[in-house]
Amino acid sequence: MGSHANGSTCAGDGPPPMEKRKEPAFPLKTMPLHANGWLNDMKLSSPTAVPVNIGSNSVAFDPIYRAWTQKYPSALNAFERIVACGKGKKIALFLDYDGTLSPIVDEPDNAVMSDQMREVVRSAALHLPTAIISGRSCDKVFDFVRLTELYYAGSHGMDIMGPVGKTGSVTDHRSRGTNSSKKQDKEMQIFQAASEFLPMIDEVFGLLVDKDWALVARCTDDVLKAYPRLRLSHGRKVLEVRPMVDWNKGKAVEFLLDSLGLADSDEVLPIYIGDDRTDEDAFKVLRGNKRGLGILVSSVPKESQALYSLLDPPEVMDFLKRLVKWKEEEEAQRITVKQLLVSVDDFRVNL
Ligand SMILES: O=P(O)(O)OC[C@H]1O[C@H](O[C@H]2O[C@H](CO)[C@@H](O)[C@H](O)[C@H]2O)[C@H](O)[C@@H](O)[C@@H]1O
Repeated sequence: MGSHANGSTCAGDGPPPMEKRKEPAFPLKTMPLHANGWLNDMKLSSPTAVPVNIGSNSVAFDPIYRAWTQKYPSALNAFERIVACGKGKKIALFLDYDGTLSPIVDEPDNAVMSDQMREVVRSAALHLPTAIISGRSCDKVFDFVRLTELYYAGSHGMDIMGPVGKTGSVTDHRSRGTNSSKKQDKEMQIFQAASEFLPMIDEVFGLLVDKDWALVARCTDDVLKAYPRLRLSHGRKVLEVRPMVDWNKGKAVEFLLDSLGLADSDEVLPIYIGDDRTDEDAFKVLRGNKRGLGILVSSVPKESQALYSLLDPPEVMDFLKRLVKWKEEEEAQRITVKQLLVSVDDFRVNL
């Protein structure tokens, strides 16, 4: 990737290292897998548990947050630097859903995306290959987003679907099942990395679903003892039972880049925007070999493999709007140059 006048490279290096700072608010270590560990971890991960509980606008002026943005510069402030990295390349866009495209709310079923955000994502998808990579199931995330122009990787990338007939497709290179489904009268192609686990996960869900939350937290471990091929993971107020397969959001990004013919880092700049610890796998993949850029959405300082930051979903929307505008201007320029070349050729023919 090319380098800049200030010496920093496009992907992988980021700004110069800062002095070692205090322990981050959300340490990236794994908590012990027993009920108290999860509960403590989930409390810590809750947005209401930030050390200074201030509104998102004032967070940007908080000295600790500002010091943190020296290490993870705002993607809005660094916009020109970011698009300079994508000059002459195709930008591929990967977006997390909860906390990135929709605000974090108490009730997961209420995490709707605003119409404005939907329109911006749609415009982005018209110009750039765009995928949503979520911890939710593909169906759930599709119900919120309702755009057939995109690729979706649900269940942390284990369930991938995309529009049939787009350039490139979610073809299964690993002899696992692909099939198709109808979404809003459009055929979508599907790839599921761990489909064999679906009946097992349904069974465990059935054993846990009728219990109350505290009881679920206490007995999930017990239930899972009988299922050594399943493991427990946890996010913000969420316990998830996952198959033990070597698959995560990072692998899903690699899979999509390969499947869509976007794996050549000389020609493609992947940008991933996400807020959660599960997004770190994707940031890491992009940071490796200086392949692309991760943007962490966070209103509290935390350590990350991302290179840039955005405060909250409204800032994500501003960033996407600017990206779309930049792309439209770039395409318009390309058309003008092409027209100019055509007229020069006409002129030559007429001579
Ligand atoms: O990968 P994501 O798209 O970020 O999904 C991660 C989890 O998101 C949801 O939970 C989170 O958002 C909820 C709504 O704002 C919030 O109530 C919850 O506390 C958060 O953890 C979703 O419910 C999970 O299944 C996803 O894994």
